[in-house]
Amino acid sequence: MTAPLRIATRKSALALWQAEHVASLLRQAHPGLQVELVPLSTRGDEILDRSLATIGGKGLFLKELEIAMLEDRADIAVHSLKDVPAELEPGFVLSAILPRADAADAFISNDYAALTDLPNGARVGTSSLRRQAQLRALRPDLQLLDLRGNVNTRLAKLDEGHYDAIILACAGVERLGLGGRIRARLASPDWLPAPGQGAIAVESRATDARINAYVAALIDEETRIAVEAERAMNEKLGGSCAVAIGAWCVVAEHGLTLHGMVGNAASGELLRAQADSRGDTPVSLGHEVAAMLLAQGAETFLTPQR
Ligand SMILES: NCc1[nH]cc(CCC(=O)O)c1CC(=O)O
Repeated sequence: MTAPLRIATRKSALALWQAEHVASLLRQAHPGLQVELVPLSTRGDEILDRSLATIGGKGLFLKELEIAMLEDRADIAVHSLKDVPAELEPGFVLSAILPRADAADAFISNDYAALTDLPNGARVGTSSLRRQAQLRALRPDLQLLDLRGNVNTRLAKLDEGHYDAIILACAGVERLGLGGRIRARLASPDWLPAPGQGAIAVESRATDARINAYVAALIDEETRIAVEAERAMNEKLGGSCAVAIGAWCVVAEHGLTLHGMVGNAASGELLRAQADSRGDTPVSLGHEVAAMLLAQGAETFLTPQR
């Protein structure tokens, strides 16, 4: 019998759901393969009193999982792709990107059906600079308040009355079976998600051919192409959670369309660009949209905003 395939995961409900999802897909694809979870705590989970933008440090949610793989306590790690920095630690690869769920953001409120229904000065919770910039652009009157923690924690804080509305990713809310709480979708091209939002990524050691062959069964080529374009744009712009960057790539039969946005969370200024691929690679498309944003003066928005 072969050794079980061990999946390193964070311990939040969403992370566990995603790791279980990957485990069940692996068992389906490889009957007889034993798959088990290795739940771990990461720095990003432990520091809850500061916004991610101020803690800084890319890969806040990855490091402990990567150490587990280096120490052979785990074979793969499962991540939300949008939490994966543009550049991985040496020796690691994204061995599979799964089919994408709804990449839109969700407007969630107990009292209001949509962003446009919020009264003047309403309190909206989000610590994401990308979400703050887009909220400010649409509704300069809103009071934007920090909100961190896992999805369930954020919903509980809304329910306690600290906010009139909060913004979350549709994908995470739906995976937890809480899709009924979504009052409206904030969707492209008007509102852009984070690069890679809605996609689950499997990370593994680059040299682990046996494991990577198992994981290859989970690859979704269309999602891989889309997120490669979004992540290439983000990387060219030096993106991190300390700047407001949105990206959304549509894959159609005739080619790709990449929408990009860079914003200022304090002023609500947004720069937008969009380009189609004409048979060129997703990476060059990402670089092209990044260059268009830089040509509009994106540089001034790309020094850390916190
Ligand atoms: N930064 C936390 C995070 N990372 C991934 C998701 C949602 C799931 C996804 O995008 O795949 C969330 C929660 C949120 O932004 O609401």
